[in-house]
Amino acid sequence: MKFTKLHGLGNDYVYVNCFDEDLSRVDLPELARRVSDRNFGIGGDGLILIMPSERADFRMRVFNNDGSEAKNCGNGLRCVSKYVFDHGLTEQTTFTVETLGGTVTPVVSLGADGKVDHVTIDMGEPRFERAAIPMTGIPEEQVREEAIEVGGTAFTMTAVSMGNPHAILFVDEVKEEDVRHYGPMIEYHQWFPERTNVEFIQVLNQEEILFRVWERGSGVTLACGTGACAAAVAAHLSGKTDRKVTVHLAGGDLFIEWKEADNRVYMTGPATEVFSGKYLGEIPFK
Ligand SMILES: N[C@H](CCC[C@H](N)C(=O)O)C(=O)O
Repeated sequence: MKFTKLHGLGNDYVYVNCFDEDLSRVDLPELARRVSDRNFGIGGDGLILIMPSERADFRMRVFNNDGSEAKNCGNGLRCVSKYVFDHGLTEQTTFTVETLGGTVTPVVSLGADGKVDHVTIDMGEPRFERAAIPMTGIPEEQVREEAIEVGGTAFTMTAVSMGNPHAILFVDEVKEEDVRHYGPMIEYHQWFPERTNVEFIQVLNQEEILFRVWERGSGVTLACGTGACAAAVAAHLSGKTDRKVTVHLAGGDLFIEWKEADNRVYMTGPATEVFSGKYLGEIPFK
């Protein structure tokens, strides 16, 4: 099976171009687990499929490294956008990509080499109701700066959906050990029936956020695009930041704007192609 490795600020996935590879009979969650393994497989935070779509120019399917399928992936969308342009699947610098969380409209920007250097994506409108996250409790209720206690420690949390769930925790100081210790406790917290991504954010000033993430289904990653969007929205709602912020992730910076005019969140950042190859491991079939 042919694949390409791309990453968005170090959030790296194994990409398969399903215009070339027929994976219709493949056990995709098991394939994701196998190719994501950094010792016995190719290595990555998961598997992303680039597919034809009946309602958009392309379709993206995202599988975390535990095999669970996600509804959206911001870093993945930037890398899909780079792949389809650089590999000639489109000559347009803007197009549409269908995801389980909705259809988005990337705009690619080219470098001196004529290849995609960075991408701006309209990631759509954030959702806050418990039913949309999803969270247990009163369906139309929102969760803003509420206490959540895990492991004997209480955090202040705002819940945001960007098509996928995010528990945004406001902390005075972001600590890697806290991400690893409390991240899985919140990912599997009883309030989140479909689990959740967990973001630890330290507001530096009106225009900058320090950000670390424990991703649902992948654990600690160097970056999370949907998480950065959710964090920017939660921070603005708290009155701590402007609508335009730079989010400092472990793998680099994303520029997020939550526009007042259309209530939509715009994410701008890089996408990098690392290598391509042929996976020789056994393909698991359904
Ligand atoms: N772990 C996420 C999917 C990947 C999102 C992240 N890598 C991004 O860039 O948005 C979830 O299960 O919702």
